[in-house]
Amino acid sequence: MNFELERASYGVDGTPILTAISLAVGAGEVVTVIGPSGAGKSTLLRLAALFERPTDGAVRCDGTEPWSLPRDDRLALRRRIGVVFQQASLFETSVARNVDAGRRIRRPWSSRLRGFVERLAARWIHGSPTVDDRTLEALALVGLEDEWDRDAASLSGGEAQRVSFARALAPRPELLVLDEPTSDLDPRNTAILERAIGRARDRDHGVLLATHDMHQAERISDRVAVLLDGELIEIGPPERVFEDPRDERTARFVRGDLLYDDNELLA
Ligand SMILES: Nc1ncnc2c1ncn2[C@@H]1O[C@H](COP(=O)(O)OP(=O)(O)OP(=O)(O)O)[C@@H](O)[C@H]1O
Repeated sequence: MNFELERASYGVDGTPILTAISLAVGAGEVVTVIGPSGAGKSTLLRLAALFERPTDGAVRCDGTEPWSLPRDDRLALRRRIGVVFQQASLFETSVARNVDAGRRIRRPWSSRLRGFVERLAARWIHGSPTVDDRTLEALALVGLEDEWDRDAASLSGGEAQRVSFARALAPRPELLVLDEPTSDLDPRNTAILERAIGRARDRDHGVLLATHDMHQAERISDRVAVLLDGELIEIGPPERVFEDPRDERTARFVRGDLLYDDNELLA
């Protein structure tokens, strides 16, 4: 999917949160949004996930404007986008059923019913739960294929987040929207998720990710977008943005000496 925000703005009760954001994410591309706390990163990702409608400007998915479509067509487009938040919120069931859930909601009722009957029959024949290949494939990407039968409640926080990622990826979404997916994780789980993001990119998923971790942005991005006070002030390859930024505010943010006083940038 070619995803695009075109001069998209968003505000609440007349207060602007995002102003005229233009940003595209192509298939097989990782675009990372960085910026100080409160800059508007999560809001931007909510526009990309089609959770919110821009108050001005446009969102386009392969040239189509989702917000001009009837609701059902927009939901169909929405199903082509996978989302992972900072905190995993898994269902109280097995790891495999959690990952399946991501795929089930994308299927019509007739197919869900057929799947249910097939699972029941397989369980009757084998006497134990079974798992299908696509679920295992998604779990293998995050190194959890051997844990498919575990109760999700027994997972560590890092493992749970890896399952969330597998759940988002299993339906093979064309765009993955990841809001600080590793900010609560230790280095090992972070590395596993970063590798999985790289593999998703290699399989032509587009990825839009928000992070506070500039080293992460440097490691995994094809392009980095810098958001400040709701405005996209710079976008480019990580080498350029981090080593030779065009905007002085980016340089200060990257150096770590951006300060705010009553939400105003100190000169
Ligand atoms: N629904 C809302 N109503 C009012 N203000 C909001 C709403 N959503 C976000 N904001 C405000 O918009 C600004 C941007 O919020 P957002 O969560 O997008 O920032 P962020 O860059 O993701 O921050 P952080 O890095 O701390 O997660 C903040 O000042 C926030 O308080």
